[in-house]
Amino acid sequence: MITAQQLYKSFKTRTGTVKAVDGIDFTAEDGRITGLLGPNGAGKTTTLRMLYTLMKPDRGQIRVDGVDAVQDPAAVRRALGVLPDARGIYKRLTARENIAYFGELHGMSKASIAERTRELSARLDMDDILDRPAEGFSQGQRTKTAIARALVHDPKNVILDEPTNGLDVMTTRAMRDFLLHLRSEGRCVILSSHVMQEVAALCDRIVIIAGGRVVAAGSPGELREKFARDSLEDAFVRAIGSEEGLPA
Ligand SMILES: Nc1ncnc2c1ncn2[C@@H]1O[C@H](COP(=O)(O)OP(=O)(O)OP(=O)(O)O)[C@@H](O)[C@H]1O
Repeated sequence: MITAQQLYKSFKTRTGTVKAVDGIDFTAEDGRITGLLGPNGAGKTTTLRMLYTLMKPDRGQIRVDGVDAVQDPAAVRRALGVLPDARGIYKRLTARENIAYFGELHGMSKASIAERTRELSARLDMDDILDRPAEGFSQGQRTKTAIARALVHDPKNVILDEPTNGLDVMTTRAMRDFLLHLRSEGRCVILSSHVMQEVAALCDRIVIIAGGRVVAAGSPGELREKFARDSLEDAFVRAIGSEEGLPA
């Protein structure tokens, strides 16, 4: 389980201070997919970066399975699988080597790395690319490799920044099935997206973020009710006050 309490993060830029995250609270439960939904620049990536200990919040608290992310970032990282916004796979290594490298960093034995790679490759349908160097991989192939690598140590909590960004329809569907599978294993899954349909199709709980704040949160059904409209699309537009994030 992941909880964020009163998170704040600002950046100083040449033209002034940007309040990227301005008091965000939410809880992501185990066995649930929680979606952070918001337009470009809403503060999703900054929030996720704080959750996975890449950045320290200016204020506020993050707990992963009860462990404070600022006080014990190493323990938190062990409990997390992360698909960062920059996928960052090593091009000179094959997909299998990319996965194994992370497994070794987590102190796994060769045998358990091999076994876990076999499982994840079957789930992600990537047997055909496992032994190819990542140089030249398509976006979908890079994403699959990065996800397999993130999950090699079997983390209880999974954080994915825009997991279906740039994927075609078939690969997006396969990715959704994969995320539902992670949920069925009882993991806590958090993903970000700026596409309303994406989170509506997948998430048990949606946290709508705009301007660094949570403007609404609930299940897709609760959000529809809250905004007393028929579609989640309308609820989203009302919550963020614009039509960003909807297909043209
Ligand atoms: N390192 C940084 N330095 C300065 N400003 C930053 C930095 N990181 C983020 N920001 C600013 O903080 C705000 C929130 O950015 P963030 O990347 O968290 O948004 P996002 O919701 O993930 O957007 P997108 O959907 O476009 O990825 C933006 O105004 C962004 O320009």
